[in-house]
Amino acid sequence: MDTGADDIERAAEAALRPRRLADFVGQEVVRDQLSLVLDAAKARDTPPDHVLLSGPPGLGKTTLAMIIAAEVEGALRLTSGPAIQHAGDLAAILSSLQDRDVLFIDEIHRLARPAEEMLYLAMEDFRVDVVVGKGPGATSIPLSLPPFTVVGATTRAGLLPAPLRDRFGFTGHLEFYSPEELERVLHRSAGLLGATLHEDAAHELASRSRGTPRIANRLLRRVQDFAQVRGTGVLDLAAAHGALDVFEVDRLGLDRLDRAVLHALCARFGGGPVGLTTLAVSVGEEPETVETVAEPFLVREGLVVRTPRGRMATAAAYEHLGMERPGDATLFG
Ligand SMILES: Nc1ncnc2c1ncn2[C@@H]1O[C@H](COP(=O)(O)OP(=O)(O)OP(=O)(O)O)[C@@H](O)[C@H]1O
Ligand SMILES: [Mg+2]
Repeated sequence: MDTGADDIERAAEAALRPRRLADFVGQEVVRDQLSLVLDAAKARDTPPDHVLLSGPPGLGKTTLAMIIAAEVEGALRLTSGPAIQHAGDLAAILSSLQDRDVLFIDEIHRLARPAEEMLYLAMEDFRVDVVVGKGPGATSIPLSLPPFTVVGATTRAGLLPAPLRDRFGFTGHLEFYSPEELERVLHRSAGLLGATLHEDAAHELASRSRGTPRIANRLLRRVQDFAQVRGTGVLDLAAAHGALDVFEVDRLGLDRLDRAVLHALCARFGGGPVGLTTLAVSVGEEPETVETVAEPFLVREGLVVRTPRGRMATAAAYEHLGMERPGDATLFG
């Protein structure tokens, strides 16, 4: 579903993206590791090793890929696992790479197997075999590639086959942000939007953003809307509360999907254990969406636990929904 609203959303996101590592808030560990990798490459005057970035949506994978390209002063080439239907598509991209290009492959866990194999040859030996012709007459011409860097992003590092994972010299795991870090993101973004964000409003928004800068920035824009249309124009606590109410963001920052998952788990499946697919179907979503978008934060907040037999709701989940918890028998059954 590609709508105008999506484009507006993307443009708004792009405007708030930090361009340099120094502007990238939080993620101390990954930032430190990455700056070491980049500085070492600079010192050696070689392109940096291939980088894999993993973590839930909206934590800064694409942003970091762009920062890497900016820091190495290479051109950024963007593609994604689903966009590469055939190995030939990847061959075309690879054979057009220039010295020091950064090839960003989003959702790299969704690459087709033949493309995956071609990619790890290219990553290791800087070589690609271009097949010319079809059928028995087809010949494969080895083509050597200039030094380049692959930056892969995935919400599911566990799904990457080991041979591909091993070709990355560095893997950065992005973690959810602390409320303090999100406050910094919010103040920075407000500055870029030319607005002044009150401290208490920033504090409130940070605690309702599910540890995710993308969500923090979205809420900020909704607060700006609210302040403009129904408030005093100032991004104060009243505007923050007003927007949070209108957009149904609850005390923990859970949105509609999070609450639907939690509610189904507690009400329909008696707290579980229930399989991911069953749970996803009951809220009308793809299992991958539930697993990558809603679940990581629910698990981190201690509302849901993953067990070998499926997902289970915790006592905190019932409490959050204001529901009676079923008898202990279901929990230990
Ligand atoms: N560390 C950060 N500091 C400031 N802003 C950030 C940071 N990380 C992310 N953002 C903001 O959050 C938005 C989303 O980040 P980004 O697109 O990089 O997420 P992602 O991890 O690629 O998500 P997805 O998995 O959905 O592709 C960006 O527009 C950026 O403005
Ligand atoms: Mg991204």
